[in-house]
Amino acid sequence: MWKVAESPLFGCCKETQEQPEIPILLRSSAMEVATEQKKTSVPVLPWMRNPVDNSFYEECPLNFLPFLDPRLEAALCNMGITSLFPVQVAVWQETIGPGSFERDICINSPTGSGKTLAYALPIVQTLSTRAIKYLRALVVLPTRDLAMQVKEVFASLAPAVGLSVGLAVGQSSIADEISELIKKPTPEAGICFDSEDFSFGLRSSVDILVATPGRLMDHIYNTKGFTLDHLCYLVVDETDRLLREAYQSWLPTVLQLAHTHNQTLYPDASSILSPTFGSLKTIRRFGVERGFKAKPYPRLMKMVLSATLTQDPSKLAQLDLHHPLFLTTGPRRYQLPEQLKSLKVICEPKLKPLYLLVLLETLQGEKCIVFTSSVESTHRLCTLLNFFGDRQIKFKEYSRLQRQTIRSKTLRAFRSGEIQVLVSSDAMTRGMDVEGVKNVINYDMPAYIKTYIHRAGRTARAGQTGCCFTLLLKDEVKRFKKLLQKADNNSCPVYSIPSESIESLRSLYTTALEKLKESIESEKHRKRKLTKTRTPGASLAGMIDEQMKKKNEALREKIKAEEDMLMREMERQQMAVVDRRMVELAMLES
Ligand SMILES: Nc1ncnc2c1ncn2[C@@H]1O[C@H](COP(=O)(O)OP(=O)(O)OP(=O)(O)O)[C@@H](O)[C@H]1O
Repeated sequence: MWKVAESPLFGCCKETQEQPEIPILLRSSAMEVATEQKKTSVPVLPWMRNPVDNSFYEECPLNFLPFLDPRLEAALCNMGITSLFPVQVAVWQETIGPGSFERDICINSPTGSGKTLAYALPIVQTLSTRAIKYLRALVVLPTRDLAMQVKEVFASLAPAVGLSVGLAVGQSSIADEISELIKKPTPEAGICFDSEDFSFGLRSSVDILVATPGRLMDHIYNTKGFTLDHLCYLVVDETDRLLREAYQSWLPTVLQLAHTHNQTLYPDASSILSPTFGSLKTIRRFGVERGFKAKPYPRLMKMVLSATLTQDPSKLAQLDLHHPLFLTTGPRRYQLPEQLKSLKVICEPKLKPLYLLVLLETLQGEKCIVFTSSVESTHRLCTLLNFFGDRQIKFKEYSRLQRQTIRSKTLRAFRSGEIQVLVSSDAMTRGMDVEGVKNVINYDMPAYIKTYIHRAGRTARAGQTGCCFTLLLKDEVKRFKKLLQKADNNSCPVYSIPSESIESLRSLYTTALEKLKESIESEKHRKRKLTKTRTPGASLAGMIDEQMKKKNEALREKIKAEEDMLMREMERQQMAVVDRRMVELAMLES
């Protein structure tokens, strides 16, 4: 049941007490229980000790959701969404509801719980009232496929309220991407353009940008007119993965660029900036945030998310979070989807591929992802499976070894059901959302619980049921049990594979192994030949790379010098204000 309630979790926060009365959607259960349960875990940072538990929220039908723009309600209905999931309601409350985007939000919520819409919907709703088009929201994701998937979610919502969404992932050429992201000025009578300043009049064509860090940095450093000056929202999805890999220091760069240019605060200072990042300068409102003295308001609002959010203070510090609010689901640090069933298959050594094959046949062509421990074993396993002749199940490899175009094609075929089994390495599948994946198979046991969670999370999404099978050798069983206990999962029954089925495949297996050996040999041979013929080209690519690096380095230095200048100017102006006040005070006193 929905009811209007006051959240005890905010009882102690001054700024919330000052909020106007807005209905808060809470489940009728006592919220204190959540806080009590949380005390059993020992989060590292103080703000992680009292999280808001999403599981105390209930799904909310769209027509009960306060302040939802009717145009977005219609767009959601077109997407087949009629109610919001608990994590989405919780985030809505903290952004559009009484929370009013006042705190940065950290979300640790299980795979498939709907985190994408949890941030996409409030951002689109808030930006729907914007008057001028600027790049105001940036969503960063670790892989291209994931970024493309998230862009689709934004693209289903944003046009309904007149917003545009861009993608910067390196899927198309940089020139094509630039023409999508930056609008050139249309010459108007009486307006002269300075031919020296190429960025004059260039404007963002998009309000929201979904990007991977690498391509984002390319645009920051090289694209005229690309600016983060107006950025209001930064989403770091799959945070733990993105923080683990520094990707050319993308995070400090983004934070710095989004913070430094603030025209309204210090209008004169901006005039000293040359148009390195284009001609657009920040126009942010200024005020003093309630309860947080001397903080510009609104600041750059951040949302960070993962199903396995890091608790490492040094990593979280990189995000420079402002008064963060921690949203979790349930009392445990690691949580598997409720409808997920974990099963183990005990295999005889050297016969694992046969166990896999029989298991896949038992699953009768249901959509399935098979995970291996590396890109090489993904390739070998997939090649081997295809040497077992026509088995009526179509397997395809999906790994970083392949070109993006091939990967995207495979993913499309998997989504459409043209292929039933994707053999994949870990790196590629975090966050991937493919409808109808009924099973996940760990061909190689994952080494970490986080890996298990992300792999298993490709099934049992959005409240659906799903199974995660793990193929184990006898000496791995104990280790696996310990691993699952980290997610409080003590129930992982054995799934038996009849030994007759294994025996019936033995002769085919011998032939398939021989073919695999031959195929790997010929691949090695081909690669050696290619390396020889490509050497001149490769060195040319190396030279271009080197030149790009130098160019980026020079630009970075230029930016740094400009920022230093800006800081000095800001300090000078602050001192001037203080001096003026002192004089005024002195005059008053006299
Ligand atoms: N309110 C909703 N009603 C119905 N389906 C929804 C709703 N919200 C999201 N979904 C669907 O749930 C699925 C999972 O959503 P999403 O990909 O956002 O999960 P996630 O929490 O980001 O998972 P992961 O941690 O694996 O990235 C998607 O197919 C999405 O379309």
